[in-house]
Amino acid sequence: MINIVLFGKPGAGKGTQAEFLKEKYTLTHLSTGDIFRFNIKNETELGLLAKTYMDKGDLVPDSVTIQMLQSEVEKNPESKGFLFDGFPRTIAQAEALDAFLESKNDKITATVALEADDEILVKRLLERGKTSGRPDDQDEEKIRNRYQEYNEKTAPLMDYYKSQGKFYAVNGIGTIEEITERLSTIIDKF
Ligand SMILES: Nc1ncnc2c1ncn2[C@@H]1O[C@H](COP(=O)(O)OP(=O)(O)O)[C@@H](O)[C@H]1O
Repeated sequence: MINIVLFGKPGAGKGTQAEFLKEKYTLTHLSTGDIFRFNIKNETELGLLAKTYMDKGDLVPDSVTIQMLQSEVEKNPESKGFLFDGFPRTIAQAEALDAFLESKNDKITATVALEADDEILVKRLLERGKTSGRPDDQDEEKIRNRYQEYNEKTAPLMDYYKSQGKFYAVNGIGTIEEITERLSTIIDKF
């Protein structure tokens, strides 16, 4: 079983790469952003709650996110491994994930980060906002707020995984295929 955390700033290309990696390595792709958006679309209680945070570019509270993620893992007992995309985003989430996987005699194999410059990413998100319909992609203020959330709450995870010897990074600028190749070079080691 391999469990990969795909790590990177908003707009770094996690979702795009996840689509290729899940096929290549037969992993169950769990994107917390996608799961929240699915719940918003279906107007579930979880969706209505998450929306109030997401629309501002704030993180959804840990308690809500952790519980949701665990129930998604539980829904896939036959999985050969997970590709976590957009989770964990805080130290509390990372600790909860480690404890949860350990309770299943499992663990994170590696964390792979897509690296890219903020200014390039803000431009990408504004472009995406023109077609994605995502309210959090359409307003530069909200996008900047997501970067602030990332810098304050998510960036510290790099040290968390480095101290476990599980952190790898690749250049996130290039063609989709080039970047898939860079990520594969790391994942193939396991
Ligand atoms: N692990 C998480 N913890 C808290 N909030 C989250 C998490 N994952 C997603 N969200 C919420 O969903 C929004 C969109 O997430 P995502 O689709 O991964 O987008 P991006 O990485 O492009 O910002 C985030 O800005 C946040 O509000």
